[in-house]
Amino acid sequence: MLRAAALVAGWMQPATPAIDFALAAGEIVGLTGPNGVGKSTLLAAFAGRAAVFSGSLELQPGLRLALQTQDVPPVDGLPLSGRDLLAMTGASPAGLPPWLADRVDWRLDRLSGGQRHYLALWAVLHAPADLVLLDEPTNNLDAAGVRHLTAHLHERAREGCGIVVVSHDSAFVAAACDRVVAMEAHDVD
Ligand SMILES: Nc1ncnc2c1ncn2[C@@H]1O[C@H](COP(=O)(O)OP(=O)(O)OP(=O)(O)O)[C@@H](O)[C@H]1O
Repeated sequence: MLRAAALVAGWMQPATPAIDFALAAGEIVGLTGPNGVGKSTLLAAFAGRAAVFSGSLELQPGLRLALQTQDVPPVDGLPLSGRDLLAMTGASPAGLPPWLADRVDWRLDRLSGGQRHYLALWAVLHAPADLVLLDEPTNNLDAAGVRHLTAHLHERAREGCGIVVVSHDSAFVAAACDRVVAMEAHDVD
């Protein structure tokens, strides 16, 4: 569903090394590498939000894509519940872990950071998308959250969803991903 060849992506200037990358439906691929190597930029390029400087990027025509970024949704002061957030992406609350299912009607700004993060993640993961891009999804999650997320990634992949996960959490990557692409530090000048 996605194929990149010698792809260099960036913003005002190139911000990644040249990457070869391919993803098939039903696959979960981990993307690892040091801080600043360009992992988030690569996801942004896949989502059409960052520029392609050289190489090629092909996405299956009509592909529905959902991207989770490291930014927190701007919910402070808004009368929005978890259920409202999920409704925005068409994600069902069915299957939420018990520690969140109980709180799905609470205002988002009354939840803990980890609870809010998991709901935002759920909203992306269970959106009607063929390709899901996740950026550091285990940040803020406890061990139960990581286990629940891992199980649900596998479930979404079994449904045919392709998933790319950027993560520094090597135990999570080993448990969740079918294979790993390591990005290495580069000289963009
Ligand atoms: N929105 C943006 N606009 C301009 N430059 C950006 C933007 N996002 C990232 N960059 C730059 O792109 C380069 C790569 O950053 P990126 O966030 O892609 O790295 P990363 O590998 O995901 O890092 P980390 O592991 O720290 O999250 C950095 O030099 C960064 O300053």
